Amino acid sequence: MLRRSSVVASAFARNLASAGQRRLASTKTIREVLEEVVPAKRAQLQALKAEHGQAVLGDVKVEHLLGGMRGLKAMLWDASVLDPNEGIRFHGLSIPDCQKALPPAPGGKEIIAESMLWLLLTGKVPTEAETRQLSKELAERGQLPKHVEKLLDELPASLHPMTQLGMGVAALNHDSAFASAYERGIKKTEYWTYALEDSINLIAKLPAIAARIYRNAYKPGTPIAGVDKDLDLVGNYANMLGFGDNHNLTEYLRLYIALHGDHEGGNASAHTAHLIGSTLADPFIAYAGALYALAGPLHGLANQEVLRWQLNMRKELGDNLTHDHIKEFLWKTLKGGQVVPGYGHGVLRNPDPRFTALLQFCETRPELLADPVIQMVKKTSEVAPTVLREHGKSKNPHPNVDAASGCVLYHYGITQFKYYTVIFGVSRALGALTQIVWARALGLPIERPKSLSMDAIEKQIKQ
Ligand SMILES: CC(=O)SCCNC(=O)CCNC(=O)[C@H](O)C(C)(C)COP(=O)(O)OP(=O)(O)OC[C@H]1O[C@@H](n2cnc3c(N)ncnc32)[C@H](O)[C@@H]1OP(=O)(O)O
Ligand SMILES: O=C([O-])CC(=O)C(=O)O
Repeated sequence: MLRRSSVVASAFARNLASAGQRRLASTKTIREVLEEVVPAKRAQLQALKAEHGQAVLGDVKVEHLLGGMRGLKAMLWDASVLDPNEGIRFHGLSIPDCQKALPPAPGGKEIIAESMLWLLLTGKVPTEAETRQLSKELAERGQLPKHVEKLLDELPASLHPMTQLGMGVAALNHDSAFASAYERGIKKTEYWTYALEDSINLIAKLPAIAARIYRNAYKPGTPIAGVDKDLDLVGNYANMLGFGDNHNLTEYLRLYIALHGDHEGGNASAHTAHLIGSTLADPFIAYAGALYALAGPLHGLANQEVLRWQLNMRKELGDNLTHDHIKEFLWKTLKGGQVVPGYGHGVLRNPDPRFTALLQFCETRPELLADPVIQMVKKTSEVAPTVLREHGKSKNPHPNVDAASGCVLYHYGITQFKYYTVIFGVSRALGALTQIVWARALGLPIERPKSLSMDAIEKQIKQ
């Protein structure tokens, strides 16, 4: 039997080799590449069903029902797999692999949303030409319909930005290609092409929705930049937010959005999108639902909570924090019955490699290293694992991605931390919509697990 690391390594080698062959020439559209890969994946699924449908992958224990299904293998998700120790891999590629292989923006170094989306959707590393062409397509579709602009402009600026984001995204379903094709009556085998059309439109329009929410709430009455057809998705997002002239922030946003794109299937936001999509609700409302799962403080909203918590620490203890000060503050949080935001994870059992990648970004920029908030975040990550271990509850005492993500935004002037999860929401569309397209391409059924009452569980155990 092959060892897992060699399987992953050979997947990486295959992916890079095929990228190398294609890199020379390919200028295919993402649709054309998907049309090539869909038949093979359908055949793989049919073979799995026919030949191994009855194979056992694990037991269902009472603790799975009582413990949020932690560890239960119950979903098909092709684009990424989360190893508890190594962290996330996208089609076999680790974060450092992606940083080496995926084309950045012109003049940039970081992974961009387009190259990550291409990898997630097709399983292939795109050429630079393919990436640019996808950027162009997204920019061409980036303009918001007037009714969505009006809806967002009329919402109270005090409404949480995530509530606004979900509403704006849901309202895009006014023009859903999937919903109107379904109403017209199309073959099941064609569903995925309409799901793809909606998904590309949604990803293209997310920066304009997200930036409008920011501008309405925090810079009201100032004009928002239009979509620039020569920029990548996140370049446009930074521009519309009003930070386009800050290259370092734009690069950080590119990395942030690429890294938060997908985290296998069972996380609350991706799973919500998958569940709603399985009813054949269109991708817009499926993703709106996902955003509201992301808006919970145990999931995406933790990045807002981390900064709020770290700034409270700073307010209480000042700038010259020692490890002992931080330790004391951690114990105060834990003894107050609260969780330490940015620490622990449902699957990971080591430091999150996304956290590591974001800190590495800081290490290449002296202005970030000198920032007291970033220093505090770094110092906290050096102390918190010991305290959490001593506390003895969390299965994972290490930092997750949310521990680091907000402090760089804060440094570069996005100081309104209630907004941070919106940026996560722009990103998570890459993975969640990829799965909606693939679920329709593979003809996956409506999701409907069996539930049991406590009485029924006891009865079954007695039998
Ligand atoms: C992008 C993301 O979504 S990453 C996660 C972002 N969320 C956070 O950072 C919030 C803080 N972390 C947490 O609340 C948790 O670690 C979660 C929600 C991420 C994972 O939850 P679980 O898988 O249930 O964690 P685990 O099995 O380790 O929990 C066991 C116990 O430790 C506690 N625990 C877990 N993490 C922490 C923490 N950071 N601080 C304090 N206690 C914790 C749990 O609340 C639970 O307590 P209980 O037995 O009283 O219910
Ligand atoms: O995997 C999870 O459960 C949470 C997480 O880190 C993510 O969704 O990015």
